Amino acid sequence: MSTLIKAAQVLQAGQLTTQDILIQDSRIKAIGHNLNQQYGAADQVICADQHVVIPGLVDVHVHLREPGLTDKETIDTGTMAAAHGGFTTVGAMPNVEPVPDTPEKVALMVAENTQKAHVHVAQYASITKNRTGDELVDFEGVKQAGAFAVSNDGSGVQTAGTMYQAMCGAAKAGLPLAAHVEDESLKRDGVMNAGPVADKLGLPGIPGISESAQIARDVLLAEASGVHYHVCHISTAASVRVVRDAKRAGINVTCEVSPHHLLLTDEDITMDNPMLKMNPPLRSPKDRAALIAGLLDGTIDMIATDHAPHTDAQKAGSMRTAAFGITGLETAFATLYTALVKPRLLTLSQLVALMSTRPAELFGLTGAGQLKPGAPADLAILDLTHPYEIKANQMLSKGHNSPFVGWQVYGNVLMTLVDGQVVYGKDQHA
Ligand SMILES: NC(=O)N[C@@H](CC(=O)O)C(=O)O
Ligand SMILES: [Zn+2]
Ligand SMILES: [Zn+2]
Repeated sequence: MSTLIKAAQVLQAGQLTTQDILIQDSRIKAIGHNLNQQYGAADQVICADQHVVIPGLVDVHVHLREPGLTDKETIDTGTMAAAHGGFTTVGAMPNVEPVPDTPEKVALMVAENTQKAHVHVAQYASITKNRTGDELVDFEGVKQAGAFAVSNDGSGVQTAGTMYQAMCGAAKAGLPLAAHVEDESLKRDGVMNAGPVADKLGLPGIPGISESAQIARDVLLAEASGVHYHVCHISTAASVRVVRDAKRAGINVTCEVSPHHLLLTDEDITMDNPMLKMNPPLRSPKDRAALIAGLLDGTIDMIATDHAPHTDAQKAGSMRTAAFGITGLETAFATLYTALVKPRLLTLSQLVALMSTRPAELFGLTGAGQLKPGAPADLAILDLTHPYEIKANQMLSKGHNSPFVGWQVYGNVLMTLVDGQVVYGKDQHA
């Protein structure tokens, strides 16, 4: 089966040029002009109509909620949401029930992902048994079973001894360790960023040091253990500074930032609003500025959505009781393109590197994040010229808990291909 994508603006080496893309079975065969002269007529032709083609996006931080929490999301709906957002590879976090904390449970999830997903799914195993204890998983075993990394996302690893032993085990197995950093002795029972806005609203605050102090501990443990230590959803200026210093010292640390921490601050919380409740919380404008500076100077390696769907009931009522988390897969590219690329804070090429090439490289997701002959035909076709409104009823995720509903944005995903197959097409789904 061959597919020819005609008249695409292809993003390669930082440049957009009009070319055709020939796909043979699951891979890109050639990129150039008049490809049918050289290769003959394709079985299927897609006219890109001068729209932009990028390598499929890669998100290393997604909650698919299956098994066990399928009222919030399933592998089916979560990976359709991914395809709708232009993502072709996602990393599935282990805060599901049961937690993938044994080779057997990981193998089962990998098999389910392969069977049910519409995009590639890289599976996390947990770091410790049941994700919160101190007993370590069998790192070699979960790697053999197909885990690409380990994480206790949802909770921090509380004791240094457990974290150090985990890092040594993960390093030996060659698994990156992705840390949700949160010191429970410092976080108290907050529901939003600690500071003047929380005080004004009378809501309990989560201090920034509950994140940054644990990162400071962890980078030293990472240095001693030699693990690839990855910080999930970095959110404060102090955290960025600690990671920057650690990188300068030659420590093998990477980090991700979520779109909402780049786009919103606690000052956007003008009333008790559960749609703006997530962990880590929206921080101050100073923190947001430091995150953008960190992106620009390379301290922050990638953008990851932390797509965290919940039911409407779980996100209703007060921030005091609602669940932490917002969805992100279907809004990430367009909101970031509109807020960062249009005003020229970042180039399109930089945004695509942060959302595709870099995460694929740093997590060893072979084949992902590339748009070149020989690579898997994982790509997205984008309309960058016509604005549209983000609407809850157009989301393919089960979760509608997005603060970006109602935003006017550019960067609509028209079509997403995985392994050469169209998995999302605007005309079929919208
Ligand atoms: N980010 C969140 O607010 N929630 C996540 C957990 C997490 O990423 O820590 C979730 O699983 O709902
Ligand atoms: Zn987390
Ligand atoms: Zn998460």
